[in-house]
Amino acid sequence: MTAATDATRGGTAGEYDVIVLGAGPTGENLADRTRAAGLTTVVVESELVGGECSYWACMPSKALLRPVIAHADARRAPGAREAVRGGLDAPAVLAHRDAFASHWRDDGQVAWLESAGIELVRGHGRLAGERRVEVRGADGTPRTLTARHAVAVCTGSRAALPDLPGIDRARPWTSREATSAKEVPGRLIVVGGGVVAVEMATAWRALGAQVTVLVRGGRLLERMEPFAGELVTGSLARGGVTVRFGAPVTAVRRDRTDGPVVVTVEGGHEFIGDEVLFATGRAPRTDDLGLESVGLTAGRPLEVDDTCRVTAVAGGWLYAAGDVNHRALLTHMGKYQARIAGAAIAARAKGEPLDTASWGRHAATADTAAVPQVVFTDPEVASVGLTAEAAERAGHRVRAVDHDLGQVAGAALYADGYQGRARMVVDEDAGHLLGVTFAGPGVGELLHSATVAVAARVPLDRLWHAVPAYPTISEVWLRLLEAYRG
Ligand SMILES: Cc1cc2nc3c(=O)[nH]c(=O)nc-3n(C[C@H](O)[C@H](O)[C@H](O)COP(=O)(O)OP(=O)(O)OC[C@H]3O[C@@H](n4cnc5c(N)ncnc54)[C@H](O)[C@@H]3O)c2cc1C
Ligand SMILES: NC(=O)c1ccc[n+]([C@@H]2O[C@H](COP(=O)([O-])OP(=O)(O)OC[C@H]3O[C@@H](n4cnc5c(N)ncnc54)[C@H](O)[C@@H]3O)[C@@H](O)[C@H]2O)c1
Repeated sequence: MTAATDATRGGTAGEYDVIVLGAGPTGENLADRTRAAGLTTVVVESELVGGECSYWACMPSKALLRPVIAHADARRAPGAREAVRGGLDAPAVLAHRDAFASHWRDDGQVAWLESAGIELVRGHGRLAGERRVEVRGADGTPRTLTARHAVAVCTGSRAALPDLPGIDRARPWTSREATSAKEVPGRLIVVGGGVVAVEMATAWRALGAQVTVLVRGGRLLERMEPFAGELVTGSLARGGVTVRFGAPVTAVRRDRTDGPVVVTVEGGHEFIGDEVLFATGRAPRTDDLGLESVGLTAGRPLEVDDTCRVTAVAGGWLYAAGDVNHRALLTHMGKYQARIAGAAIAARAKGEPLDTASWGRHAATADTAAVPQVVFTDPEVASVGLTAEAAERAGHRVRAVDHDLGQVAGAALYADGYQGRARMVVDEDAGHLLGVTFAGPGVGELLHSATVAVAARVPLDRLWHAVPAYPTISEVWLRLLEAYRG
């Protein structure tokens, strides 16, 4: 038996301390926190427990990419290179991906909810006035749940498609198809220059597709340090991917259901593919959530304070965490907000004082001040905090210090002909770091050192005493600090 379906098990029929809408990583973690604090908690989920991350985002995409990177790394290590014959075994990679997506079954996560004492109601949930949620199950039966203390909206986001002529009939891929496709397309066109675009171009090219990336702007990964996008562009091109900049898409069509897709860009040039992936950002899943019943507008992100409480709703009972509040669209940041919001809900329910100062127990702070992200391309890009440009725009007096990662002994050992770069952005007045970016093979695992330095605002004079082990890629820290001190 699972914990699912019976909405009457919270004591009084359908009444709980906390109702969580959406069982993605954010909803699961928020429910875990409120349940651990002794509050009866129910989670409502319309699809699979685990959310986008488990089945159509982080997990399947990284399962596709890990063999790509391992293969590339082996080919950069003399001795191992000679033992690597041919390209990837695409069916084996896809099978590995299927396993990491749990074959799109959520039994494991349902069992975890049950073990944590969290109830699950399957169905689509909508707000129905203050502290009330109506759930319509797959059989159409409606139920009403009420919350004594809080309703937390953790409904995530979906792919945002541009409003282009022909797009509905062209059957475009979104991130869902790009992470779950069962076959490698012959020709894949990718629209967008962000994280989904570069990761999926990397994966499907290595699996054998001919890939063309159409970028409307002038660079890839435009929110990161410019060298990150430049290194990824160079590597995609060397791997056989065509990247076109200044190519905004104006129309898309598929004349025959089983025929190719034709993508037109500004100026009239046409690109022909078997599939087209639109990797053009995310929209919050707030369009069918009953927001009107509490005076909010459907389709917009839910604005929250630092305890993740929705600011525009009176009474302080409505919270929103994760992608749906649009503060930081990353699983680890949704989970961080969930821990903060869960603690705030529990403290308020018990009448305990809250610590809502920046970096306090009940204030989400890192999701704006120290957001770490790894882009799992080849080379990897790992960044935390502000870029030099963003720091200057925010009014800081900054100095950017760069180092060629290929000059670090550990990097040269890691890969023959290692190419990469690192930058730290120093707040010249405060004497600590505002941001760090690494781009190069294997840098993803370096990132947490930078996250600690940025979030803890470690003074540079003290960072000097954090000695990196020889010969690791982490010695780039020493080189950056030497360059800064002169
Ligand atoms: C291709 C791709 C790769 C990514 N890779 C990474 C990565 O490597 N690392 C990383 O940190 N982030 C990554 N992300 C981002 C990450 O997936 C999201 O930040 C994360 O899933 C957000 O979690 P969430 O719980 O807020 O929302 P979601 O994971 O979207 O979960 C929301 C849940 O709510 C449910 N729901 C929605 N509406 C309702 C309703 N009305 N009633 C009931 N249930 C509802 C949904 O079915 C879903 O299960 C990636 C995203 C994409 C698209
Ligand atoms: N490894 C990771 O951490 C990871 C991986 C994938 C996704 N994610 C998260 O998922 C989110 C969504 O990723 P994404 O790549 O879809 O969004 P994004 O915001 O990173 O990139 C969107 C891209 O599409 C372009 N674009 C937008 N509208 C367009 C249009 N009409 N025509 C042409 N181009 C257009 C933008 O200029 C940009 O290059 C990201 O914010 C990211 O945080 C994280």
